[in-house]
Amino acid sequence: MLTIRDLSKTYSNGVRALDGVSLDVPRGMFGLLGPNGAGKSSLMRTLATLQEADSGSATLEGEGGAVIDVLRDKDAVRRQLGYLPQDFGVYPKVSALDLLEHFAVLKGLTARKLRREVVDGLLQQVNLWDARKRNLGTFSGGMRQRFGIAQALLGNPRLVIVDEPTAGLDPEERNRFLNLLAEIGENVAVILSTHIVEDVTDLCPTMAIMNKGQVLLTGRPSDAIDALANQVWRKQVAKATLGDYEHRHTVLSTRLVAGNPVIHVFAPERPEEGFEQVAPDLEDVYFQRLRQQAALAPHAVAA
Ligand SMILES: Nc1ncnc2c1ncn2[C@@H]1O[C@H](COP(=O)(O)OP(=O)(O)OP(=O)(O)O)[C@@H](O)[C@H]1O
Repeated sequence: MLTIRDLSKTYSNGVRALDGVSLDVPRGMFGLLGPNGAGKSSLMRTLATLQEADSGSATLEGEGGAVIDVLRDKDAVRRQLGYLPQDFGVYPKVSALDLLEHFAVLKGLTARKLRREVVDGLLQQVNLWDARKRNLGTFSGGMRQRFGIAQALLGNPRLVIVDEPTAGLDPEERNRFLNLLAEIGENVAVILSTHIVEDVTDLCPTMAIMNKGQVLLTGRPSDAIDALANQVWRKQVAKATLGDYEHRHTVLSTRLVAGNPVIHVFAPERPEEGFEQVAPDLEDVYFQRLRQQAALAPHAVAA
């Protein structure tokens, strides 16, 4: 649906935020996973036609198979795109209904009756119907994000981009929000940018891991996890020895259990006595790719 090739962007301060990014995004939920500063927002803003790339291409399959050049044909992209930015602000003294109506007018829904139907339908879809007359300033974080999705869905977009939408949501609100996204992903392509591994594990059939402007892996989470089979090992170690383990092995993650670190190590064979093999998960995949990138280009990632 969306094809991105060799996209690069260097900001005027010299930061190379996108470094030859190539991705194929099919219909459904696509997880874009990466730490802060990976370049996710730069990519999202470029696709949303809000900033320019230096080089590369991006094409979106439009209605009836027409191909849209995302970087050049911005009006056409905007007609097919729904975008929930990372810093989505709302007018606190306006009701959800009024603001969504306002956005609908901006999207070109000028016929009053149709607009009302669309707006009412979206408020129901995102489960804000009962709260539609409340001022947005009284909304919880999760309600605000669901409102953000409603405005992103105006105009029946074929591609929906949501940038770090679950940061700051409590577990219940996060679940509710992700379920809503999954429903939407049944019909359109949804790119979910996040630094939370579980967001991707829970609902994205395809994904990419990004860091330092580069795509480190793309494909199905289950394939990436299978590729690490028999290579992840766990051990509980004394706190004082943690540094030694990190020196000797590729430590993927460290978690405190009852006050002592439990480490996951990436190694083709049992690294030492006392390590037990564990079934890898997406978090192991994520850290293994980040460690691998750091090992290959230690200076480039020594931030
Ligand atoms: N307008 C800008 N001018 C200069 N540097 C920028 C600009 N926007 C982003 N950067 C830098 O580009 C790099 C990528 O940032 P970007 O916001 O795309 O990453 P991200 O993965 O979305 O992370 P975050 O979740 O922190 O936003 C970072 O080093 C950031 O500091």
